[in-house]
Amino acid sequence: MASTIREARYRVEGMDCASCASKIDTAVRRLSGVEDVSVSVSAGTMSVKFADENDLATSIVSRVGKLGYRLHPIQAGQASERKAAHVCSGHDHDHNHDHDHGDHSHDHDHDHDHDHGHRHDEHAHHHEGNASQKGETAAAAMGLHGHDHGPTSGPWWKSGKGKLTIASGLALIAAYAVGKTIPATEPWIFTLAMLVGLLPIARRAFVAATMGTPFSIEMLMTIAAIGAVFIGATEEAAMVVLLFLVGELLEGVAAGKARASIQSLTALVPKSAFVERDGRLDEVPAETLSGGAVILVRPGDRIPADGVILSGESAVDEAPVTGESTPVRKEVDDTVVAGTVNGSGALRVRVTAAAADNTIARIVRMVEEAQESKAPTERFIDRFSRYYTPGVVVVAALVAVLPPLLSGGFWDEWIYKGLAILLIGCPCALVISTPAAIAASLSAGARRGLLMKGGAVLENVGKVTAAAFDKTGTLTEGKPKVTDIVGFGRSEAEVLRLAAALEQGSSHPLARAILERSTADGVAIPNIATVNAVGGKGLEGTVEGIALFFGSPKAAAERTPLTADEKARVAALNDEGKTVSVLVAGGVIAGAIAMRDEPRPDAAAGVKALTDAGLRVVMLTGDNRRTAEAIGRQFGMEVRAELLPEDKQRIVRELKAEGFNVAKIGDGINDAPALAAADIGIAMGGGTDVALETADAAVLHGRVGDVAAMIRLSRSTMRNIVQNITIALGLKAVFLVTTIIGVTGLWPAILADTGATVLVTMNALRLLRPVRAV
Ligand SMILES: Nc1ncnc2c1ncn2[C@@H]1O[C@H](COP(=O)(O)OP(=O)(O)OP(=O)(O)O)[C@@H](O)[C@H]1O
Ligand SMILES: [Zn+2]
Repeated sequence: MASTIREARYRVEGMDCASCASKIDTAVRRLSGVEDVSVSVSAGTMSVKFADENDLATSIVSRVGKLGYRLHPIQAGQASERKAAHVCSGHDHDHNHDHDHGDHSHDHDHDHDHDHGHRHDEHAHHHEGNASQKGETAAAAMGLHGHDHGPTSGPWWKSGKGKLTIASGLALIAAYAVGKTIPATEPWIFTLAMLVGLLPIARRAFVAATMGTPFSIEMLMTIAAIGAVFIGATEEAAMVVLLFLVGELLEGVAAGKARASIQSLTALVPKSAFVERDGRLDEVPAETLSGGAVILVRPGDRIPADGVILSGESAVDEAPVTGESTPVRKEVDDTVVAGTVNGSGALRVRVTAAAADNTIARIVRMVEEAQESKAPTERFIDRFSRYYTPGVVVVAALVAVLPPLLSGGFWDEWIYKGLAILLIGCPCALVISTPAAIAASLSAGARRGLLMKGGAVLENVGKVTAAAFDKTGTLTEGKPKVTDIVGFGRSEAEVLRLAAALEQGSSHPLARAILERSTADGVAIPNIATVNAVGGKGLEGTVEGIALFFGSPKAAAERTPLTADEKARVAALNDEGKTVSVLVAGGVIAGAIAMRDEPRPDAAAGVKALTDAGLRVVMLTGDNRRTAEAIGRQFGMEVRAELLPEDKQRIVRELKAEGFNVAKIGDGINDAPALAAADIGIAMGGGTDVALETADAAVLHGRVGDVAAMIRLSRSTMRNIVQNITIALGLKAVFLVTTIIGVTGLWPAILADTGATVLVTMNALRLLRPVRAV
């Protein structure tokens, strides 16, 4: 019987160790009716697809609860709001309470924020680039959210694991005190101390075993500790249990750090805003703002919402959100983004997005979802670690049994070595090696507006060998301006008037240029009877009884040939890098309009960075060949011009067939087929409102150089992952050998596991440093 499949997302409380994720994954996957599970340690979230029947959702929550983790559902579209509340609460998970908490601390936060804004202003005069950005980030983390480390860790000593570790530590100290003064008590007093920490671990081990993970690290710990007691190493057994608990705590802190990095973006949005209501100013919590509200942003304040400026002008420091260090001048009708810092002018802003949907919230949500979609390397490691642990258990058993049986070794000595090897079987460092690097790199990228939909994309971006760029709106600003109006058969004014009539309904960038110019010239635009877009060529229609065509010179010439003089005139304009559209009226060439679209400021440098990195770089454009070549020359790139959308797709396919790994960079509007055909489709936006849904990745802030920055980020992430895997496996190999030859014992083995996990996490966190501009 078929039933509907639904998908739910949860925030998982208490999931710190990477091996936790696979335990949860296995346990949930085994429930009948569950179709798919993906758990991300780095985001602390889980998505489940399951058949909507028999209270399956409740069973999922209770099953994971038995493993020792709490699930909190995340409602779609509400993820970041919920999370922000969580971040504030630290150890308390009552949502209502969280909101209260926010309100009470609201004044304090605001002051802090205000003062921070000024501080930053001063900073900006002395430092530039990364320095100021780092200042922002650190200050935001310390100032606004310094009191927490994400939802699950809280202050460590208040968490369940923290309390258990302290209790177990105190028990061990007490055991030393008693045991060393009254030696006769030693064997059992250390066993008692060990049990304080071991009992909860053993419980978790058995629950995990009944849910499909027999060789959890808890199980290995339990066997090793009990085994050690049997061979009389009670003191060491107690020590090992304590070290294991300390290691888990450290892992939790490290995991929290990666999580906090992306969540600290949310912290950039101030808590309160000044709203205009009936001519009065009211201070309200920023999260209650909705679209349409009018807010006042004082000089030096952080902007509390995405919006459009109604009045005032100012230089806005967008570094915290875009990574761009030079403040951007903003005036009426310009858009502002929540979390950026207003300069010296007061601004009245109309809010365009509710808190849960502002740019930052959307970025955070995207990064979190991206973390759940695993990279190929990560999947491989997951599969590998499933064999790794049982493999080590077999080796441990052989080491414990074979030497005494075959060559008459001492049982105690070899059992001890076998137990130590069991502890090497924890795959934590290995399992965390990839997701930690990917999480750090996704959030470092997001802070610069480089968004990638998941680990697989992040991994593949670095393998790109050819980059195909759209011209309009990608290499150029996408805001063409009319430069020349030429009358061939009709007057210039008449050419503009008729062209504008056709363009009224069009959303093409060229249409905007023409309408802008006709408004500026005060042209009275006639009504149109009919108009049709001729894909990639222009527009045709009837105005005042005259049949008109307005579009590319080539398409115009198909209707009515141009004279040699007319052709020469158009070509001359093209050679200046201008796009020319020709007007045909009543079957006669009437005139032409030339428009110029400025290249993006960093286009030449951005293309050069890609060429230097060894990529083949091509421009794909629907524009005229001469125009395209005039622009392409400035950037030193290969040009393919006069293409229809399907030609762009065909060229992408051809490049792939030649063996290139192709990235297609475009605005995603009329080149969607080409974006889809490429190995990696990258959407490029001039603002922050890029359609994130259409492509594999996005470059939000309209910098061509960011494509190279993204590729570099991906490559350094892959290098980081290789280092991590080497550290993880290398340390294990070393301790395997030192254990067998008897140089190290039980507790160095557990220390090595924790040490490797911490090293790997620290190494991955290096990727959090701001992404450099190209
Ligand atoms: N609405 C229009 N008004 C005037 N000319 C047009 C219009 N639409 C298309 N054209 C003509 O057709 C040509 C190709 O248009 P097309 O939309 O395929 O390319 P584009 O989007 O301008 O450039 P790119 O392919 O680089 O994004 C333009 O250069 C222009 O001459
Ligand atoms: Zn571990």
